[in-house]
Amino acid sequence: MSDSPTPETSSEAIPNSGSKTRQLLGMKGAAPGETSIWKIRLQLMKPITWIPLIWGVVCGAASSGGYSWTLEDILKAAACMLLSGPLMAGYTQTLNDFYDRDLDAINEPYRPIPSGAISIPQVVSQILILLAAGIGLAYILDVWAGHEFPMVTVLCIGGAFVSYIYSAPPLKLKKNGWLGNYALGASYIALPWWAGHALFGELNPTIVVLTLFYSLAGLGIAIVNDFKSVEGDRQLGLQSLPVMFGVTTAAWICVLMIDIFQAGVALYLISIKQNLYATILLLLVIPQITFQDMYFIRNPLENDVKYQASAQPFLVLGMLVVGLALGHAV
Ligand SMILES: C/C(=C\COP(=O)(O)OP(=O)(O)O)CCC[C@H](C)CCC[C@H](C)CCCC(C)C
Repeated sequence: MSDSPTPETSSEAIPNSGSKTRQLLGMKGAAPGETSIWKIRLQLMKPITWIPLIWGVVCGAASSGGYSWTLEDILKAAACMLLSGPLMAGYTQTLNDFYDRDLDAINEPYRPIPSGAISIPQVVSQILILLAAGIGLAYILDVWAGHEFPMVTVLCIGGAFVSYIYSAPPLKLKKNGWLGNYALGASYIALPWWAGHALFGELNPTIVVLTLFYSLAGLGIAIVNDFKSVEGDRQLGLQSLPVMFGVTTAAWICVLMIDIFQAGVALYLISIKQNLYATILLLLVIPQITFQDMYFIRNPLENDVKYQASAQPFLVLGMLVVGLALGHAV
């Protein structure tokens, strides 16, 4: 650990239990000073970010129409959740912190790598172990599901590749607000959805196109993440949307994407005669608009986390509604 505390760290010299929890989950505002290497490793894997990926698997299982509540299917689904959450999201988050260590030294110096809490070789070995475990488990799932074509393994390797080009030079997709956030939105919504669907059914072009369309709402969600680091991003030349368009315009782009593309998915559900599910999805957009108005649009810099915490449950519930509608339509 660094000898001279940063202003951020000195103001939190005595971590309370809330900031300790935030630290373990890999959230903004975490307490500094963790010494257990396993807790630091977990912090790098940002468990809070596993939730949407695990949820994507649930939605894919639902949309396949082939999931049943047998012990075998429950175990298969749980293994796929382990793959997409702890292993692959853990891999992508550790990799991201590895390549972002200079940026984080400006924006969030208390993070494990810039604070010196973990060494670079320890980080690299964590990345490689998580990746190898992820690919291994994906292959086991393919064998278990009796796949002739190893779809889950291909999705896992594809996801690992997107993670790499998202974070690492020379492409570093996250430097571009549109490309980076779409990669993020698609990887968080479409990829685990495809994995869950492929495990219990046949992945088809309709699911692929619809989830890629849905991922444009995910792009909006991903933009929310960019408001916490506007200054550092500007200094390092990262073209996030708040840097490109200014905070207010970027906030509007963000909420419009979230709302319009969910509404677009609802229209698709109507077109396949899943009217009840479409109505529920539209009803779930209303509280999101309310929280956008109450928190996010008024002060995106202050209220980004508060907005995500209040509105995201409705968005993710909407995803399950869509999965169930598609499974019902099979
Ligand atoms: C690292 C990611 C986001 C963090 O971005 P950023 O650096 O802007 O934010 P922080 O400042 O908070 O660090 C996520 C990147 C996601 C990536 C593009 C792809 C993820 C792939 C999946 C994990 C693969 C899942 C495959 C599975 C379902 C078979």
